Amino acid sequence: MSAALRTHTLRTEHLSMQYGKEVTLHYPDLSLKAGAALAITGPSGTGKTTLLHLLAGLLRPASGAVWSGDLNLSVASEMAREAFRRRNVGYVFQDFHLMPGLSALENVELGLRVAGADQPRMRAREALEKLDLGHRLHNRPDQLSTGERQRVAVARAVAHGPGLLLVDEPTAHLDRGRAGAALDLLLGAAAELGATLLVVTHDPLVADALPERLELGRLEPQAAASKFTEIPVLA
Ligand SMILES: Nc1ncnc2c1ncn2[C@@H]1O[C@H](COP(=O)(O)OP(=O)(O)OP(=O)(O)O)[C@@H](O)[C@H]1O
Repeated sequence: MSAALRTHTLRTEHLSMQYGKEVTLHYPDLSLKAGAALAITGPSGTGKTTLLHLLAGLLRPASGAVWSGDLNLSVASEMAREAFRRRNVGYVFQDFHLMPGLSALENVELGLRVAGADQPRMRAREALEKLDLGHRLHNRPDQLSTGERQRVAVARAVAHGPGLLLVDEPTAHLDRGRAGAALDLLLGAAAELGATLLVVTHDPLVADALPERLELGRLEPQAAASKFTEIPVLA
């Protein structure tokens, strides 16, 4: 892993998002050091998924800034934001977003190609084998169980060695046994990469297992802007 990724930090300042005229979301300021692990909780509609999208550079905020190291994603060019996402972000979507016509191996390989990684096929195989999917490499998503699909999505998110791992509702589709396994998988992957991990969750099992928590609520803009959350590096 490069030094740049190990020193990856993420900060937000006065961040807000607007959807049309009706929805305005204000976020408390965040400061996350490399290796921090944060659960994002709160009632439905408070903007948890939107926050992940803002931090990934998938959305531009209505106001405020998202800093990744020295890069201000809020004002960076589309090209710079895309390069940032490809190299530095691993994103596990709630419904996985796997390509239905591709095998598990091809899904992970595609992610690596997009990230510009060397030897994408070999690395995809290694990532899947590490997650005990060596026997399912050539199966398509519709031939896999929910837990297996999730492991493919995690393999795709971590295979290129991102410094920032963003995960949306990792246990939403899983029974308790599988939920525990999914959680261990994410914590293990983040620790191995030294990545900053942010997990949106309604699940107390997940929220309680992460060292830090950001609870989003319907904060007034002033109150939101004045809250500052300093997240320490994990020991
Ligand atoms: N593309 C969009 N267009 C318009 N409104 C949107 C869009 N995406 C999200 N919203 C609105 O923004 C608010 C926050 O949505 P978001 O999905 O971020 O919340 P959430 O906390 O993740 O919700 P949940 O827990 O139900 O997944 C909601 O009121 C939602 O309806």
